Amino acid sequence: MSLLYQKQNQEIRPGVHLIQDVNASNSPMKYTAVKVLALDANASYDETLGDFEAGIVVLAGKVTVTADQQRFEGIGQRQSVFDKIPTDSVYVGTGLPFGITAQTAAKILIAYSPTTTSFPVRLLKGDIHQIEHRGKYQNKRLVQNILPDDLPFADKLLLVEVYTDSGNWSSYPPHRHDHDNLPTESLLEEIYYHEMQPKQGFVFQRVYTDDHSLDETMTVQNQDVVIVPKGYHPVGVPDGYDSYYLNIMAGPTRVWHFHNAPEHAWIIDRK
Ligand SMILES: O=C(O)C[C@@H](O)[C@H](O)C(=O)CO
Repeated sequence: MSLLYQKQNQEIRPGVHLIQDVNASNSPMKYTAVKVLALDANASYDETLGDFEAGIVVLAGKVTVTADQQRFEGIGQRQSVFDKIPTDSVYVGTGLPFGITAQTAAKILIAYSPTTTSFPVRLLKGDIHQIEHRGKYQNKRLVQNILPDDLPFADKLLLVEVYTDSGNWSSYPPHRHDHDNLPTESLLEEIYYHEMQPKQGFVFQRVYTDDHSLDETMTVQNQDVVIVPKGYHPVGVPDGYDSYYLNIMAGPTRVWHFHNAPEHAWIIDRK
Protein backbone atom coordinates (compact mmCIF):
# COMPACT_ATOMS: atom_id res chain seq x y z
CA MET A 1 0.00 0.00 0.00
CA SER A 2 1.52 3.31 -1.03
CA LEU A 3 0.78 6.24 1.22
CA LEU A 4 2.11 8.79 -1.28
CA TYR A 5 -0.05 10.30 -4.04
CA GLN A 6 1.96 12.32 -6.51
CA LYS A 7 0.36 15.36 -8.01
CA GLN A 8 -1.52 14.96 -11.27
CA ASN A 9 -2.77 17.60 -13.68
CA GLN A 10 -5.84 16.44 -15.53
CA GLU A 11 -8.20 18.96 -17.14
CA ILE A 12 -11.60 17.61 -16.04
CA ARG A 13 -13.65 20.56 -17.36
CA PRO A 14 -12.61 23.63 -19.31
CA GLY A 15 -10.10 25.47 -17.12
CA VAL A 16 -10.47 23.05 -14.17
CA HIS A 17 -7.39 20.94 -13.42
CA LEU A 18 -7.53 18.02 -11.02
CA ILE A 19 -4.31 17.96 -8.98
CA GLN A 20 -5.33 15.38 -6.37
CA ASP A 21 -8.30 13.08 -5.88
CA VAL A 22 -7.82 10.64 -3.00
CA ASN A 23 -10.88 8.80 -1.76
CA ALA A 24 -12.21 5.41 -0.70
CA SER A 25 -11.92 4.05 -4.25
CA ASN A 26 -8.15 4.55 -4.51
CA SER A 27 -7.02 4.49 -0.86
CA PRO A 28 -7.70 2.64 2.39
CA MET A 29 -9.15 5.84 3.95
CA LYS A 30 -12.59 5.39 5.53
CA TYR A 31 -13.19 8.75 7.22
CA THR A 32 -11.36 11.23 4.99
CA ALA A 33 -11.02 12.14 1.32
CA VAL A 34 -9.56 15.08 -0.59
CA LYS A 35 -9.71 16.79 -3.95
CA VAL A 36 -7.37 19.60 -5.02
CA LEU A 37 -8.33 21.69 -8.04
CA ALA A 38 -6.52 24.44 -9.94
CA LEU A 39 -9.00 26.74 -11.66
CA ASP A 40 -8.20 29.19 -14.43
CA ALA A 41 -9.84 32.62 -14.01
CA ASN A 42 -13.60 32.37 -14.80
CA ALA A 43 -13.60 28.56 -14.71
CA SER A 44 -16.32 26.82 -12.68
CA TYR A 45 -16.64 23.57 -10.80
CA ASP A 46 -19.76 22.15 -9.16
CA GLU A 47 -20.70 19.05 -7.31
CA THR A 48 -23.54 17.63 -5.21
CA LEU A 49 -22.50 15.92 -2.01
CA GLY A 50 -23.88 12.49 -1.19
CA ASP A 51 -23.50 11.24 2.38
CA PHE A 52 -20.49 13.48 2.89
CA GLU A 53 -19.79 16.81 4.52
CA ALA A 54 -17.16 19.00 2.89
CA GLY A 55 -14.79 21.84 3.70
CA ILE A 56 -13.90 23.99 0.68
CA VAL A 57 -10.60 25.75 1.41
CA VAL A 58 -9.46 28.57 -0.88
CA LEU A 59 -5.76 27.74 -0.91
CA ALA A 60 -4.96 30.63 -3.26
CA GLY A 61 -6.79 33.14 -5.46
CA LYS A 62 -10.32 34.54 -5.24
CA VAL A 63 -13.50 32.60 -5.91
CA THR A 64 -17.25 32.77 -5.43
CA VAL A 65 -18.81 29.78 -3.69
CA THR A 66 -22.52 29.01 -3.77
CA ALA A 67 -24.12 26.38 -1.56
CA ASP A 68 -27.69 25.78 -0.41
CA GLN A 69 -28.90 29.13 -1.80
CA GLN A 70 -26.08 31.02 -0.10
CA ARG A 71 -23.49 32.94 -2.07
CA PHE A 72 -20.03 33.90 -0.82
CA GLU A 73 -18.56 36.38 -3.27
CA GLY A 74 -14.86 37.02 -3.77
CA ILE A 75 -13.55 34.86 -0.93
CA GLY A 76 -9.89 33.91 -0.52
CA GLN A 77 -7.18 35.97 1.12
CA ARG A 78 -3.89 35.15 -0.56
CA GLN A 79 -2.09 34.61 -3.85
CA SER A 80 -0.05 31.71 -2.54
CA VAL A 81 -0.27 29.58 0.58
CA PHE A 82 3.18 30.99 1.44
CA ASP A 83 1.67 34.46 1.99
CA LYS A 84 0.90 32.84 5.40
CA ILE A 85 -2.36 34.79 5.62
CA PRO A 86 -5.26 32.76 7.07
CA THR A 87 -7.61 32.00 4.19
CA ASP A 88 -11.39 31.68 3.80
CA SER A 89 -13.24 28.36 3.66
CA VAL A 90 -16.84 27.20 3.33
CA TYR A 91 -18.38 24.28 5.18
CA VAL A 92 -21.06 22.42 3.19
CA GLY A 93 -23.29 19.81 4.83
CA THR A 94 -24.41 16.41 3.61
CA GLY A 95 -26.45 16.10 0.43
CA LEU A 96 -26.08 19.71 -0.70
CA PRO A 97 -24.99 21.03 -4.10
CA PHE A 98 -22.19 23.57 -4.27
CA GLY A 99 -20.48 25.58 -6.98
CA ILE A 100 -17.14 27.35 -7.21
CA THR A 101 -16.34 30.04 -9.80
CA ALA A 102 -12.84 31.46 -10.00
CA GLN A 103 -12.55 35.26 -10.16
CA THR A 104 -8.78 34.94 -10.50
CA ALA A 105 -6.69 31.85 -11.13
CA ALA A 106 -7.29 29.85 -7.95
CA LYS A 107 -6.35 26.69 -6.12
CA ILE A 108 -9.02 24.94 -4.06
CA LEU A 109 -8.86 22.03 -1.64
CA ILE A 110 -12.07 20.14 -0.89
CA ALA A 111 -11.92 17.96 2.22
CA TYR A 112 -14.61 15.32 2.65
CA SER A 113 -15.79 13.07 5.43
CA PRO A 114 -18.67 10.58 5.20
CA THR A 115 -21.60 11.32 7.48
CA THR A 116 -25.37 11.50 7.40
CA THR A 117 -25.52 14.30 9.97
CA SER A 118 -25.76 17.65 8.26
CA PHE A 119 -24.62 20.97 9.67
CA PRO A 120 -25.57 24.35 8.15
CA VAL A 121 -23.51 25.87 5.37
CA ARG A 122 -21.03 28.28 6.93
CA LEU A 123 -18.40 30.72 5.75
CA LEU A 124 -15.24 30.30 7.83
CA LYS A 125 -13.49 33.63 7.38
CA GLY A 126 -9.72 33.60 7.65
CA ASP A 127 -9.76 36.22 10.39
CA ILE A 128 -11.48 33.86 12.85
CA HIS A 129 -8.65 31.31 12.65
CA GLN A 130 -6.76 30.55 15.83
CA ILE A 131 -3.04 31.00 15.17
CA GLU A 132 -0.51 29.01 17.21
CA HIS A 133 3.28 29.11 17.33
CA ARG A 134 4.36 25.63 18.44
CA GLY A 135 7.72 24.16 19.40
CA LYS A 136 11.27 25.33 20.01
CA TYR A 137 14.73 25.02 18.46
CA GLN A 138 14.38 23.26 15.07
CA ASN A 139 10.88 22.07 15.96
CA LYS A 140 9.15 25.41 15.35
CA ARG A 141 6.01 25.64 13.27
CA LEU A 142 3.15 28.03 12.66
CA VAL A 143 -0.35 26.57 12.87
CA GLN A 144 -3.49 28.15 11.41
CA ASN A 145 -6.59 26.33 12.59
CA ILE A 146 -9.48 26.33 10.12
CA LEU A 147 -11.86 23.83 11.73
CA PRO A 148 -10.42 22.76 15.10
CA ASP A 149 -12.33 20.52 17.50
CA ASP A 150 -13.51 23.45 19.64
CA LEU A 151 -15.50 24.92 16.72
CA PRO A 152 -18.73 22.88 16.59
CA PHE A 153 -19.45 23.59 12.93
CA ALA A 154 -18.96 20.10 11.46
CA ASP A 155 -19.87 16.53 12.33
CA LYS A 156 -16.51 14.89 11.56
CA LEU A 157 -14.07 17.19 9.78
CA LEU A 158 -11.04 18.83 11.37
CA LEU A 159 -8.88 21.14 9.21
CA VAL A 160 -5.58 22.79 10.02
CA GLU A 161 -2.73 24.47 8.09
CA VAL A 162 0.89 24.08 9.22
CA TYR A 163 3.97 26.07 8.12
CA THR A 164 7.40 24.65 8.83
CA ASP A 165 10.39 26.79 7.96
CA SER A 166 13.51 25.48 6.29
CA GLY A 167 15.55 23.12 8.48
CA ASN A 168 12.74 22.45 10.97
CA TRP A 169 10.59 19.47 11.86
CA SER A 170 6.85 19.36 12.47
CA SER A 171 4.21 16.82 13.43
CA TYR A 172 7.18 16.15 15.70
CA PRO A 173 8.01 14.68 18.11
CA PRO A 174 6.15 11.82 16.46
CA HIS A 175 2.56 11.41 17.64
CA ARG A 176 -0.26 9.09 16.70
CA HIS A 177 -4.05 9.23 17.02
CA ASP A 178 -5.14 5.77 15.93
CA HIS A 179 -6.50 4.19 19.13
CA ASP A 180 -10.20 4.75 19.86
CA ASN A 181 -9.45 5.21 23.55
CA LEU A 182 -10.93 8.50 24.71
CA PRO A 183 -10.25 10.57 26.68
CA THR A 184 -6.60 9.50 26.30
CA GLU A 185 -6.48 9.16 22.51
CA SER A 186 -8.90 9.60 19.63
CA LEU A 187 -9.00 7.58 16.44
CA LEU A 188 -8.51 9.99 13.56
CA GLU A 189 -7.32 9.32 10.04
CA GLU A 190 -5.25 12.11 8.57
CA ILE A 191 -4.48 13.36 5.06
CA TYR A 192 -1.53 15.67 4.33
CA TYR A 193 -1.64 17.97 1.30
CA HIS A 194 1.89 19.39 0.89
CA GLU A 195 3.41 22.43 -0.83
CA MET A 196 6.99 23.70 -0.81
CA GLN A 197 8.67 27.03 -1.50
CA PRO A 198 10.62 27.22 -3.79
CA LYS A 199 8.47 24.62 -5.47
CA GLN A 200 11.27 22.31 -6.58
CA GLY A 201 11.81 21.49 -2.89
CA PHE A 202 10.93 18.27 -1.12
CA VAL A 203 10.31 17.13 2.43
CA PHE A 204 10.51 13.75 4.11
CA GLN A 205 7.58 12.19 5.90
CA ARG A 206 7.70 8.95 7.86
CA VAL A 207 4.53 7.02 8.74
CA TYR A 208 5.03 4.16 11.17
CA THR A 209 3.31 2.11 13.86
CA ASP A 210 4.75 0.90 17.18
CA ASP A 211 5.20 -2.64 15.85
CA HIS A 212 6.70 -1.33 12.55
CA SER A 213 4.25 -3.44 10.54
CA LEU A 214 3.78 -0.09 8.82
CA ASP A 215 6.99 1.92 8.41
CA GLU A 216 7.38 4.04 5.28
CA THR A 217 9.58 7.08 4.74
CA MET A 218 8.59 9.11 1.71
CA THR A 219 10.14 11.87 -0.37
CA VAL A 220 7.26 14.30 -0.77
CA GLN A 221 7.18 16.92 -3.51
CA ASN A 222 5.10 20.02 -4.20
CA GLN A 223 1.34 19.26 -4.30
CA ASP A 224 1.76 15.64 -3.24
CA VAL A 225 -0.59 14.01 -0.73
CA VAL A 226 0.41 11.61 2.05
CA ILE A 227 -2.28 9.54 3.75
CA VAL A 228 -1.99 8.49 7.38
CA PRO A 229 -4.51 5.71 7.97
CA LYS A 230 -2.70 5.06 11.27
CA GLY A 231 0.62 5.57 13.02
CA TYR A 232 3.11 8.32 13.79
CA HIS A 233 3.67 10.81 10.98
CA PRO A 234 6.58 13.29 11.46
CA VAL A 235 7.77 15.68 8.72
CA GLY A 236 11.37 16.87 8.18
CA VAL A 237 12.09 19.94 6.04
CA PRO A 238 15.51 20.30 4.35
CA ASP A 239 17.52 23.50 4.55
CA GLY A 240 16.64 26.13 1.95
CA TYR A 241 12.99 25.17 1.45
CA ASP A 242 9.88 26.08 3.43
CA SER A 243 7.02 23.67 3.90
CA TYR A 244 3.25 24.11 4.00
CA TYR A 245 0.74 21.38 4.58
CA LEU A 246 -2.96 21.19 5.14
CA ASN A 247 -4.23 18.43 7.38
CA ILE A 248 -7.65 16.83 7.09
CA MET A 249 -8.57 14.68 10.06
CA ALA A 250 -11.73 12.71 10.82
CA GLY A 251 -12.76 9.64 12.77
CA PRO A 252 -15.60 8.31 14.91
CA THR A 253 -15.44 11.23 17.38
CA ARG A 254 -14.54 14.79 16.37
CA VAL A 255 -11.83 15.45 18.90
CA TRP A 256 -8.03 15.54 18.50
CA HIS A 257 -6.40 13.66 21.41
CA PHE A 258 -3.00 12.37 20.43
CA HIS A 259 -0.29 10.18 21.96
CA ASN A 260 3.37 11.20 21.69
CA ALA A 261 5.90 8.44 21.05
CA PRO A 262 7.24 8.08 24.63
CA GLU A 263 10.88 7.64 23.57
CA HIS A 264 10.79 11.00 21.74
CA ALA A 265 8.53 12.97 24.10
CA TRP A 266 11.60 14.57 25.78
CA ILE A 267 11.89 16.80 22.70
CA ILE A 268 8.93 18.80 24.01
CA ASP A 269 10.33 19.20 27.53
CA ARG A 270 13.70 20.70 26.55
CA LYS A 271 14.47 23.99 28.33
O1 LIG B 1 1.97 20.55 15.52
C1 LIG B 1 2.26 20.17 14.39
O2 LIG B 1 3.42 20.07 14.03
C2 LIG B 1 1.17 19.82 13.40
C3 LIG B 1 0.56 18.50 13.68
O3 LIG B 1 -0.04 18.49 14.93
C4 LIG B 1 -0.43 18.05 12.60
O4 LIG B 1 -1.47 18.94 12.46
C5 LIG B 1 -0.90 16.70 12.97
O5 LIG B 1 -0.17 15.75 12.83
C6 LIG B 1 -2.22 16.53 13.56
O6 LIG B 1 -2.35 15.23 14.06
